[in-house]
Amino acid sequence: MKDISTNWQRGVFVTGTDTGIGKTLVSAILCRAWNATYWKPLQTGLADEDGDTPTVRDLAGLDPSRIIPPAYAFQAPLAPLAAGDLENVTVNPGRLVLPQVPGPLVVEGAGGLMVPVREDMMIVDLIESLGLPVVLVTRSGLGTINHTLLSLEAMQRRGIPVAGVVPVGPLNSGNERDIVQFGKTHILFQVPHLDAITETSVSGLACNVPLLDVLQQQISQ
Ligand SMILES: Nc1ncnc2c1ncn2[C@@H]1O[C@H](COP(=O)(O)OP(=O)(O)OP(=O)(O)O)[C@@H](O)[C@H]1O
Ligand SMILES: C[C@H](N)[C@H](N)CCCCCC(=O)O
Ligand SMILES: [Mg+2]
Repeated sequence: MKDISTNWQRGVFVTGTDTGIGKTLVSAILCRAWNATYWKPLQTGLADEDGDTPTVRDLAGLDPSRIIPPAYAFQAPLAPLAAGDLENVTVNPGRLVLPQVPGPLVVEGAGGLMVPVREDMMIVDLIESLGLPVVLVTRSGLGTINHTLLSLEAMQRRGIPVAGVVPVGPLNSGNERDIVQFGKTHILFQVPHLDAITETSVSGLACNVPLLDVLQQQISQ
C-alpha cells in the first residue's frame, strides 16, 4: 500500500469520467469548502473560452494568492498532447510538480484519466506522479456506471488512492448504490443540476463537502 500521508495534506486531484462533466464546478466547490488553492496545470481550448482558472476564482471567491497559473495553456480545444503539437510545444514533466502552498491544493485535470499529455504520458500518469488522492467527478444518469467503474478500475490497478466520487446531475440513488458496491468507493457529495451556476450556489454546495480529515478516512486503493 502506498504511503499517501506525506501528500494528503496537500489536497486532491479532481478528474472525471469525461470532459465537460463538471470538474471545474466541483473544483470551485472544494476550493470554497476548504479555502484551498486551485491549479489547472494543463489548460487547453483557450481559443474558445477563458479557461477554468478564472471560472474557479470567481465561483469560489478565491483571493488571487489562492490561484496557481497553468503550467501550459494551449489554444486548441483538444487533449494537451494534440493541442501542444499544434503550437510545437512538448509538455515538460519537470514543470508538472506540486506547487508549494500553505493550505490544501485542488488540482484539476484535463478531460478524463486516459487523456494524452505527451507521447509517453497520460493524465493518469500525472496523477500518479503528483501522489494526490483523487476525487472522481461523474455524470449522475444512465451510462455512468460503466464509465465510473472503468475509471475506478484504472486507478485501483495503479494503486492510486481514491477519495471518492461526486455525481453531477439529477439524483440517481440506484446508480450511486451500484457504483459504491462494485467500485468499492464512496459518494463524497452530490451536485444537482443547477439552473444558474453562481458564487452563491457554489457557496451553498460547499456546505455538503466533507472535512479533509473525514475524507482521509474514506480513501481506498
Ligand atoms: N450541476 C450542473 N448544473 C448545470 N450545469 C452544469 C453543472 N455542472 C456543470 N455544468 C455545466 O457544464 C459545462 C461543463 O462543466 P465543467 O466546465 O465543470 O466541465 P469540466 O469537467 O471541468 O470540463 P473540462 O474537461 O473542459 O475541464 C459548463 O458549462 C458548466 O457550467
Ligand atoms: C478542451 C476541453 N474543454 C478539455 N480541456 C480537453 C479535453 C480533452 C479530451 C480528450 C478526449 O478524451 O477525447
Ligand atoms: Mg474544467
